[in-house]
Amino acid sequence: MILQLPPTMATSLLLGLSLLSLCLFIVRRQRKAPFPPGPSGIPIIGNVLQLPVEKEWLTYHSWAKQYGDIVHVSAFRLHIVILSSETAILDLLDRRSAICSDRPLLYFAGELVGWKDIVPMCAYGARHREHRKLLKEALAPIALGEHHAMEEEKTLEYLRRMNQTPKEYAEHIEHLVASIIFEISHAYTVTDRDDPMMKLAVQANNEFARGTFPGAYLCDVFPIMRYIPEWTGIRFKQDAREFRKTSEALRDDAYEKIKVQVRNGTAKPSFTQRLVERNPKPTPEEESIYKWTSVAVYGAGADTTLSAMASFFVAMSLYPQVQERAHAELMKVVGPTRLPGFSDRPYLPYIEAMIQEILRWNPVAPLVLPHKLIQDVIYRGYYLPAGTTLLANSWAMLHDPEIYPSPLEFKPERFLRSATRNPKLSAEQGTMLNPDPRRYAFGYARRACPGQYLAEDVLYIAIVRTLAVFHIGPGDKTKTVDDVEFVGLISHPKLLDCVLSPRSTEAVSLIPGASIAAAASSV
Ligand code: HEM
Repeated sequence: MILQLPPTMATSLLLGLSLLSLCLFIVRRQRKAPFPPGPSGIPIIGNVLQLPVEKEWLTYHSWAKQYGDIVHVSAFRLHIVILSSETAILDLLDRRSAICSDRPLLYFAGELVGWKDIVPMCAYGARHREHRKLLKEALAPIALGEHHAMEEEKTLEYLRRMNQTPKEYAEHIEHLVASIIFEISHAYTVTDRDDPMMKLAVQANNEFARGTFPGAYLCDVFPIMRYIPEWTGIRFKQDAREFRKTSEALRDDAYEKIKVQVRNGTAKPSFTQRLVERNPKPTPEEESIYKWTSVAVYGAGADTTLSAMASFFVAMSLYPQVQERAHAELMKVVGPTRLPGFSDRPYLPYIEAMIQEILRWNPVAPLVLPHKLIQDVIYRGYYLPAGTTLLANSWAMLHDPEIYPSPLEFKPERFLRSATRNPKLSAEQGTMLNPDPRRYAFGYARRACPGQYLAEDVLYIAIVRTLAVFHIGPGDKTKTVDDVEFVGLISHPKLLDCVLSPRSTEAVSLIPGASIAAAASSV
């Protein structure tokens, strides 16, 4: 059937199409260079149908093999460039960090729910610099030293819980991480799993994960949907209203309590208390910065550290020889009559190497977080327009067999130092067998993780004390590394079924107040 149009409509249509072609022609002419190579997409929607929604880093890695270390894809008008080599990442994210450090704004999670003000999502500029200045001061190694005694104390509580109910080890790790972080951020003591602050924070984290899951909210992809009014019953607006209540409660509740405590002179020392005390009459903008910075410590620190701890348990259950070597180092350096602490850390190179291997083997953020370009760039002859989302595939580098031989294997010894210098590495890294993975695992330049040292402290103390007292075995001996599933933007290994058993009644007797009877029944 041939469509018959009235002559006036046909003329308008023709005119419209000619104008569109002219615009496209002008835009193409203005573009001084081609986009980087990448899979070809469909007109208007681009590569939307090819974009992966899980284990994105694997698809991006295979694209890099096909098209090279800078790959271009698009989703409607959004340009995405995936960087898969150290040269490309450093050239853009590091050397051009002044124009590559913005974040893309997600309409649902950022604008509607309000997460756009939390540090990891906030736009690059004066406000972001202020957030980072405050965090840097509080999370520098020298400031973190003050928390070591508290962290050792919290791990005793964790060991007691572990001894009592070892099957609930996943909850115990979550509780440990939350209780250390809330102590630092708000001097708040987390009680049990029904603790209101912890419940609120876990709920916020879950909602954040749901709200930022690629493609979960189509209003991020189809801007037209933003104009649909809520009374139509459209789901995303209702979800946004609910999630916003959580994000605002997390931002305000604890902060307001500390303000009252500071006024009454009853506030205990904490990151938030210092912010309030230092500037008793902040402007609304300053107060908003303080609130979101204190929320960021939990918001950005808990889920990430938890993911690394989960990888530790998975690795120990899959690689018993690594666990025994780490335990043997502990027994040699610390001995069986006391628990290891922070003062032992310089003398435990194998444990230190194991922490690095955890961060390499299952990077917590395989694609770090998306950076956004704020200015047009011509790079290697390719055109990257302002607004392009830049994704650094850290996973690809941490699993490059040229840099880390047998990359899927969990091998802490790759980070021990050798007697001779490795000619492929810099003078600083020269005697390491493989380069330090932390330079890829914690992100880049002006957006690099400010919580790295805190994360490493928590991982260290939790790991040495777990290993000193417990043996971690596989729940199901048939499971292999291929059975580990990684889910989410913050890549959580789905915990394999581990079995925790005390190494001996002597080991359990090192935990003050622990029930030896509980231990004896499971030894
Ligand atoms: C093993 C644990 C952790 C890992 C692997 C990790 C990794 C990362 C990565 C990859 C980024 C993005 C960097 C980029 O976009 O280039 C990031 C950002 C961030 N991390 Fe961490 N992180 C961890 C723990 C923590 C902790 C404990 C804190 C506590 C404060 C924290 C606070 C932040 C903040 C505030 C940002 C946003 C920085 C910004 O956008 O300027 N992280 N982290």
